[in-house]
Amino acid sequence: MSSYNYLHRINTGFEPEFSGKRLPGYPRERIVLGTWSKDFPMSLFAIEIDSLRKNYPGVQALRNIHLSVSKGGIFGLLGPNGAGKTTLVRILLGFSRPSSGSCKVLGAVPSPAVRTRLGYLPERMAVSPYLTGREFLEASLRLAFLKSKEAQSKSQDLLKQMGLSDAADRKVSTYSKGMLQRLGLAHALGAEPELLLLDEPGTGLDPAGYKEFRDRILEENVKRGVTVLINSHRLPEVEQICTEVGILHKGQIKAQGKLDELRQGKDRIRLKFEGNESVDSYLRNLSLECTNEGKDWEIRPKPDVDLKRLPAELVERGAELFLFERKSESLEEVFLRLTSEGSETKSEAEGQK
Ligand SMILES: Nc1ncnc2c1ncn2[C@@H]1O[C@H](COP(=O)(O)OP(=O)(O)OP(=O)(O)O)[C@@H](O)[C@H]1O
Repeated sequence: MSSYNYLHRINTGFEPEFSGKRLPGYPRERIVLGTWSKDFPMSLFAIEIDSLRKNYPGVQALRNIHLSVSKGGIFGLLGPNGAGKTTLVRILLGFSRPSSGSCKVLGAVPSPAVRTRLGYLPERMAVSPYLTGREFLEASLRLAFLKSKEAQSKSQDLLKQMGLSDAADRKVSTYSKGMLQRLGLAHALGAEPELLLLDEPGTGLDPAGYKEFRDRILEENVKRGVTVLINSHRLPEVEQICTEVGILHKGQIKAQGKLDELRQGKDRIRLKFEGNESVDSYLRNLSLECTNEGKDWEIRPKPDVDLKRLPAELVERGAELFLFERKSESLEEVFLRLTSEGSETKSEAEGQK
């Protein structure tokens, strides 16, 4: 296997045949992931951000951000209101410039040319209410340089995939929030993007609608290898779909990594034992947090504690141990821990303006 193929596989999980790489005999195949082309330099990351800052008058919206999103991944950018998520997405789209630092999207500095390779679903779709869903989609596909016939058949397909065929010829002003969101996704997927940026995609969708939406995103990710960045403060949404998350708080990335790694960052241990005072004080001394009710204990051990040796050490000190269980934090616990300390409300943040 060539090193390109090998890299491709470990980054995306796809064989190159599925990658959309322009292969001889398949001239119409889109370039979906990295290629050796000199136009789009090969990078392992869809998004690379280094020392990025964004200041508005009186507000430091982003403070020294370092962030990388692997190609072919589904990345959740989490943060409370006012954390800087929208500011970051606007910079990725090239709508706003960083005050300092660097940002690369699909290997290049954000620009209108790069934007043609992205799909963007804003939190609130701005569609002229006088257009029908079909007219809106066809117009947006024409803007993405599709010929009229192609735009017609493509929008027909997308409307069908999004369950909007019956409403295709109704004015957008009559659409429900969920329908607008599905129309927005059709629009974002229209130009077969390499990177999808989704801003609060669950807004307005009921649980069944969100499940359909999520399945559609997963399909794009698995079948076409599209990298997805979901910008959200709804943790369950992110937990169900994302492979990696970054937690943004007050313009700073507080943590970034695979969900399992983040959850294991602060392990808790549940124990049940019959002990004595020496065991109790030993356990308290090695814990950052410790609660107990009779024989049941829950502790957060100090980082240097050797958890593999701990059960034996307790038994050596005279404990009769019935239960020793590692308990990972939920994403919600991780999020609250990282964003609660010194947090401020959006109105306070806005007060800085
Ligand atoms: N154009 C602007 N001018 C001045 N300040 C701004 C501007 N846009 C955003 N801000 C400020 O920058 C900070 C980050 O805002 P941003 O909208 O990026 O946060 P967010 O995480 O997307 O919030 P939400 O989840 O509420 O949409 C806030 O304090 C906000 O008031």
